[in-house]
Amino acid sequence: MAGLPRGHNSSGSKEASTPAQTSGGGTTSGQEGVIAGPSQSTRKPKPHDRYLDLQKLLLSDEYMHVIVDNEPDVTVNNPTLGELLHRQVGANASNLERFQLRITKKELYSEKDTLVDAVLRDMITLPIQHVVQKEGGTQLKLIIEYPNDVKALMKPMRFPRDQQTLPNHFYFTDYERHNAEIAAFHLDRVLGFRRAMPVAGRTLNITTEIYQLADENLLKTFFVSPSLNLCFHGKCSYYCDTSHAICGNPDMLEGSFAAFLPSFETSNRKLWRHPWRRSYHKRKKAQWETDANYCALVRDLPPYDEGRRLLDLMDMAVFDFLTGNMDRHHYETFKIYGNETFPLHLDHGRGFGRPYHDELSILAPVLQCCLIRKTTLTKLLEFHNGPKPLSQVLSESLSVDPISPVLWQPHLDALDRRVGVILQSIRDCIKRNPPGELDGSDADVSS
Ligand SMILES: Nc1ncnc2c1ncn2[C@@H]1O[C@H](COP(=O)(O)OP(=O)(O)OP(=O)(O)O)[C@@H](O)[C@H]1O
Ligand SMILES: [Mn+2]
Repeated sequence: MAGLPRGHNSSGSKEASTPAQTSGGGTTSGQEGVIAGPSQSTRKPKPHDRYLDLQKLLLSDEYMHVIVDNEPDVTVNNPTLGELLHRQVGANASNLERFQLRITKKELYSEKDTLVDAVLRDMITLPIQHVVQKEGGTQLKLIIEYPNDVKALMKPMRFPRDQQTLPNHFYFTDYERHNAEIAAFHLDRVLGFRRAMPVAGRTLNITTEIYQLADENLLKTFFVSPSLNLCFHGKCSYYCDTSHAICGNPDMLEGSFAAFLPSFETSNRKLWRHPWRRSYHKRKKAQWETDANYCALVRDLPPYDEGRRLLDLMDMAVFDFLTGNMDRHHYETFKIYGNETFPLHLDHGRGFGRPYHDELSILAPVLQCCLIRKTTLTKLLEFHNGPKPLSQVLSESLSVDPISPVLWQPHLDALDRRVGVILQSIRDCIKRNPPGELDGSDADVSS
């Protein structure tokens, strides 16, 4: 395809020989002609499509079955964790504890929040007291402990920003990228979801801020590499061995630091299997990949048969499609809030790996259900039509992070292109789902 920097040879990459972009024939939008994405196949700039048709539909209720007005009202029935658990904020409470107690049934923090910046600042500036490896999970993560019971979940940098997903890696063998965690938090916030915990970047001294503070088990995995850098690999089921060690460069190591979820008893989380989960098998397909009516099944199943949850999955699909994250196997909610609560946006380390490829299958929930929340569509149209494109809003948000630039430019460019792809998909599905036909089967039964 013309106009695309294929095989772009990155600078400063430790692994510059990566044959990125050489597989799969170099198509950009993955699926053959399913979506006539924004002009990538021609050099002539197309006039900007403002999606006036979609803008018009936002004002009518003709397509209420596709564009659903379901923005949770945060002013009613929206208790905080603090209220439900009868926990007061102590005078010496940390910013993180205050943040945790202010989490509500409908969002992690409010639109008018005043604590996120303080929580980010603490993770970046507080002295580290203790480092333990987080148990479970497939790849290495560290629990970073600061004074006053403040904790963060750290994912260490594995490779440079411009290294792309290896062409022969599956979504489930891809490494995690620390910068993807940071970018995903900012993206979740600028999209107005507020379902991702705050994540900041920080550069640590591997000797004084990890090795010297490490718990015994982690300590056992430290070694000095042939080029005399201090390294460790921890213990986990993927990439925790000598050949995949994490090393200082020469003594510094970047990581992402996610504010810890609350761990008060009774603020437990419920783990849900994602209905559009992939097979996690190199040869098998999941049911949704072969069953054209899969969404109809999901729609009948609690908790997707009523309330907000199905629309939350649509938001999640939009969010994951924008980042290119194919690894959404489960999601979590706070148990105490029951079903009418938001799903947490967690675990984004596998996003931002393929800037020249748009993985349409991530949008399957939206495409198969032909469904999107009105506020989400409005946001996407805003970014598409300006004044500021998503790439610009996100990069301004990211620019304050200590490890800025957080994203390689092609990933920012990809976001604007993907916003267009989503809008085009909605337009297409609207054409296929005129009013009055969706409930056809039910109507037949009752008449
Ligand atoms: N900010 C956080 N605070 C506390 N716990 C967290 C946080 N983020 C994630 N976790 C918990 O840690 C687990 C592992 O995190 P995450 O999914 O990001 O890592 P992973 O290596 O991708 O794990 P897995 O291989 O299980 O997908 C999550 O299932 C979640 O329950
Ligand atoms: Mn994961």
